[in-house]
Formats: sequence, structure tokens, C-alpha cells
Amino acid sequence: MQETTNPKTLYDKIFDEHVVRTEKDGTSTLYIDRHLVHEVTSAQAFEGLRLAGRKLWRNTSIVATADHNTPTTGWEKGMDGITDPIAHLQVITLDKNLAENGCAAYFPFLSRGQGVIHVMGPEEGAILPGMTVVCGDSHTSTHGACAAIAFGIGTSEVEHVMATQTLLTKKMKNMLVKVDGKLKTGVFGKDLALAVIGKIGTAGGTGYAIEFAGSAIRELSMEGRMTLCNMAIEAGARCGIVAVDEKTIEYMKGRPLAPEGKQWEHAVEYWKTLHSDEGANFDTVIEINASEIVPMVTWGTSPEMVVPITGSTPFPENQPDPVKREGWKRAYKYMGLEPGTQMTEIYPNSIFIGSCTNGRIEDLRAAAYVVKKLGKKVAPNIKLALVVPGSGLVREIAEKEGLDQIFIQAGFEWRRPGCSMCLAMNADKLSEGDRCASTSNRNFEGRQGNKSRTHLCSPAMAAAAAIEGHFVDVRKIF
Ligand SMILES: CC(C)[C@H](C(=O)O)[C@@H](O)C(=O)O
Ligand code: SF4
Repeated sequence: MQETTNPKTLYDKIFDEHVVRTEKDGTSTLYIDRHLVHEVTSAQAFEGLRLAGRKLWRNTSIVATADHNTPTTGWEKGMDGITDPIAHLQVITLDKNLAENGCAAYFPFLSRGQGVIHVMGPEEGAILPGMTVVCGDSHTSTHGACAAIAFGIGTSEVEHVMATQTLLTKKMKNMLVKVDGKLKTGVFGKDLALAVIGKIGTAGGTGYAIEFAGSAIRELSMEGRMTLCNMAIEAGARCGIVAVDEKTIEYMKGRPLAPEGKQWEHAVEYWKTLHSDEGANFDTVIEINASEIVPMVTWGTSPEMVVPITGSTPFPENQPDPVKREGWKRAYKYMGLEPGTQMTEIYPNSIFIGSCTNGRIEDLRAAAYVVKKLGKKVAPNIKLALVVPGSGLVREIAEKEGLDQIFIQAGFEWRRPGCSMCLAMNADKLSEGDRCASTSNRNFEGRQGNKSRTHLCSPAMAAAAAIEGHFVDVRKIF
């Protein structure tokens, strides 16, 4: 008799490999391979363990850094550079917890390798194909780009993983976002991410793991795939994932925590099986033609409030859903904008290039390319233009390539790595009424500072807005 195997999605394949047991109600005990840790969501978990007299089940699963609270200037002042007492305490508590408990790798504040956990993690080879990866941070979805199941968890779950190396969870449904065709020059992974969210909405992916597939995804670099998976959570999906291909394997090669020699060969053999099987069943399929995607910019206070740069802000009366209509009206008030405004007529006064969405080297290269090509200084209406590399390594590579000088000479500030102005948890904040072109992933009310306004876009778009003083169609620059 011929053996028949059930075709599986990539997500189901990795999930099933990690299930310890499944209860009748579908709750599974899932084994966790990699635990990423940062200063904001780990302190209580470590404290919980201590109080219970427990040890870490496998401290070598932990890779950690301090990123949210850390300043991006004044590093010469050492720990004193952290002026906020709570932030200061969180950062030294992380130091203490990791010294006491041990880990696979730790990049403390002020160290050369420090960076946003979701930028530094893949660079270190901490995330390998086929792994289950968690972190007390919603943008853990980023690591699905490495063909891993990666998702954010809460602080009590962080403690559970530390104590048991497992997590109680239910299998998500499978969604396939199939993107075929070619992205036009000047259109990036970020535009694709915003286009997907614009299409399915911020709740479109709720309950799903989204696999991104199709020729346009194969064309994306690993960095581009990370940008896309990073924003899966903004589409409501806790987890985004991309199958292994040659780019994935090439990316892993020689990374500090990647396997070597015989183990590498073994690993690669397994990694090559990490794709959805022919005929695997997806609960939902969305198809997108990459060649139709135009650079995108958000106009409102949710990532789904997004339009192409060639368009204008929408009219609430055309929104059929009454809840959304009210949301739009509120967003207009908050953003200080009118319906029907051409996107190219929006003038930010601040620029933020960085974050775990777009703080990678190819992002800085794209931004620097635009700055150099336009050949001018930051526009007079821009009072603050920050470039914040996502990690120490990104900063080093950028400096070797002279990107820092391109930015500095044009009037940008070149900062140390960290979450920075992505969220108002450190000294990099906007003031009331400020309007920012930002390469981050969230444009919620107050996200970058009390009563500040955020327009999400690609690094090329943010760089162009810095120089021209307003949003422009960056396709013309490339
Ligand atoms: C602070 C952290 C828990 C939070 C997250 O979970 O994503 C932050 O990184 C964010 O981007 O809002
Ligand atoms: S860069 Fe922003 S989105 Fe990413 S982890 Fe930091 S705060 Fe969260």
C-alpha cells in the first residue's frame, strides 16, 4: 500500500514538531527553543521565579538586550545617561537578573552589540529556521522571516517559559498572503506590509498565523521579510512566517549562534523541508499583485488608516462601517488633518528612521540613497530628523559605508541603537502637536509622545520627506 501523508502548512509543521502534549480542548504544551528577553517585560518574571525558588529550565535559550528604555545619546555618561529612575532600575535589574541566571548571549546597554532585540536577535543567529521563538514583546512576529514560529507573550507567560521551557497555547488558524509579481522600484517591504494591513485591516489576521508566500516574497531580502513579518501583528496576526529558501540559508551562515560543520549540514537538510506542502490547507487565502503596490503612508491613528502616496485622505461619509467612520472622525481631529488632503500636501516637522521595523542596514542604505540623490539639506520645517540604527552591528556597517556622514551632512542626527522614538519610553519623544514621518510600526495616539502625530512609511519615504519637507512619491527618486 502506498503511504499517504497529510499535507501540512509550514506553521503546522513546526508547531506539531514542538508539541509536548495536547489537551482535549485543544490547548497544547509547546516546547520553546528560543526566548528573547528585554528589560521591560522580564523583571517581574525573574522576580516570580525567585519568589517561587525556581531556576531557569534552560538558560541557554535566552538571548537578551536592553533596548526600550535606553537613551540613544550620552552613552559617554554610562548608566547616568539614563535619567528616568524607572528606566534606570529596569536596565540594572536586567543586568542583575542575567548575571544571576545566565543565558546564551546578553548585549547590555553600552555594549557594542546592543540593539533592538528584534534586529540584534537574527544578526546573532539566535533565530534559526524551524525554531519556536517567544519574547515578551508583540513584534516577536519579526522572526517568522527566518521560517520560525515566533510570537509575543505576556509577562506571566515569560515566567512560565523561564520555569518550564514550554508555553500553554492553542494552534492558530492558517492564512496565506500570496504576493506575486514584482515590486516597483521605490516600493519596499514596508509598503507591502502597509498595503496588506490596508486591505485586511488591523483585525484581519486575528487568530491566524500568516504565511507570506509568492514570487514577490521570494524576491524580498531577509531584511524585507523581517519588516513584513514585524507588521503581521499590526494586521492582528500574532505570527507571520516565510518558508526557507536559499536566501534564508545564506543569511544564517556564519552567524555567531548558528550551527557549524556537520551540524550545519544536518540543519540545512532539515531547513530545506520547511515550507508548506503542496496541497496544504489554508483557512483563508489573500492574493496581492505586487506590481500594483504604490508607496504607502498612513494618515490616521491606526496602521489600517493608510493610503497610497498618489492618493488623498479618505472621506468618512464613504466609510460604510459606522464604528470605523467614528474612528476616522476622531483620527482626523487628533491628526489635525481634513478629509480629501493630498498625501503629498502633508508636512511633517519630525523624522524618525529606525525601529525593529526599519532599522536594518538595507533600510539605512535606502534612506541614505534618497538623501544623497536629492543632494540637499533637511528642509527648514523639519525640527528634528533622527536616524537610529537598529543595532550596534547595523551602526558599524553603516559607518563603514559612510552612511552616517551622508545623514549628518544633510542635517540628520546619527544616534546610538535602541527603540528610540518608536515609542515614548525613553528620552526620544515628540512634543504635543508634532507631526512625524516615522519608519516604525504603530501610529496610535500618543505613541511617539503625548498628543504627537505619526505617519508610518518606508525609510526612503521618510528620508524624502525630511529633505523635501513634505511627503513625495519616492518612485521618482529611484
Ligand atoms: C514594551 C513592549 C511590551 C511593547 C510590545 O509588546 O510590542 C513594545 O515593544 C511596543 O512596540 O509597543
Ligand atoms: S522598536 Fe518599537 S516596535 Fe520594536 S520593540 Fe522597540 S518599541 Fe517595540
